[in-house]
Amino acid sequence: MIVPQLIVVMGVSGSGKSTVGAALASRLRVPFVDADDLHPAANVAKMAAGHPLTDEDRWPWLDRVAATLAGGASTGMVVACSALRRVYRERISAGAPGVRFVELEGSRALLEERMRGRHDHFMPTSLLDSQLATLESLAVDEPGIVVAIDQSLEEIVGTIIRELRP
Ligand SMILES: Nc1ncnc2c1ncn2[C@@H]1O[C@H](COP(=O)(O)OP(=O)(O)OP(=O)(O)O)[C@@H](O)[C@H]1O
Ligand SMILES: O=C(O)[C@H](O)[C@@H](O)[C@H](O)[C@H](O)CO
Repeated sequence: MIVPQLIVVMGVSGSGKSTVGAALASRLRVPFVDADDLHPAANVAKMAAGHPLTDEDRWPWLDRVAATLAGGASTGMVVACSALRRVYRERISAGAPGVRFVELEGSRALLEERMRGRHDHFMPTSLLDSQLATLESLAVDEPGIVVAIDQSLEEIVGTIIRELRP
C-alpha cells in the first residue's frame, strides 16, 4: 500500500526549496505547492522592499501552509516553505499531523551565490543574513532530515526519497 507522505522542504532563501520541492513532488507523483504563493501580498511587498517578516507577519501565512498540507493528506503533498523556526514547524505540524521536514543546508557563500544567480525573484539578497539569524535548524527530536545543498538536484532528491521512505 502506498502511504501518502506530507513533506515540507524548508530552509532559508536560496537554499533550493522551490527547485527541490518541485522535483521531489514530481518523483513522488504528488501535488507541489510553493508557500511563496500563499503569502499575503503585503508580506511579499515587505520582503521585496528589503524588510524581514516578523512572527506576526508569518502566523496567518503558516496557518495557510498547514491548511494546504492538511488538504493533501489523502494524496500526499510536497510544500516548499522556509519554516525557519521550531515554533513555526510546530504550528504547521499542529494543523497537518504527520508532516515531515527536509531542511536544505548550505554555506552562506553558496546561498548568496544561488540568490545572486536568479534575476526573476522578489527576495533581495540583502535579506539572507536575517534569514540565517532566524533559522533554527531541525533538531534531532523533530521529524525529518537535513540534506546538504552542495550536490546535484538528482542527488538531493534521491537522498530524500531514500531517507524518508514511509
Ligand atoms: N542543487 C542545486 N544545484 C545548483 N543550483 C541549484 C540547486 N538547487 C537550487 N539551485 C538554484 O539555486 C537558486 C535558488 O533556488 P530556489 O529558488 O529553488 O531556492 P528557494 O529556497 O526556493 O528560494 P526562496 O525561498 O528565496 O524562494 C535557483 O536559481 C535554483 O535554480
Ligand atoms: O519566512 C520567511 O521569511 C519567508 O517565507 C521567506 O523565507 C520567503 O518567503 C522566501 O525565502 C523567499 O522566497
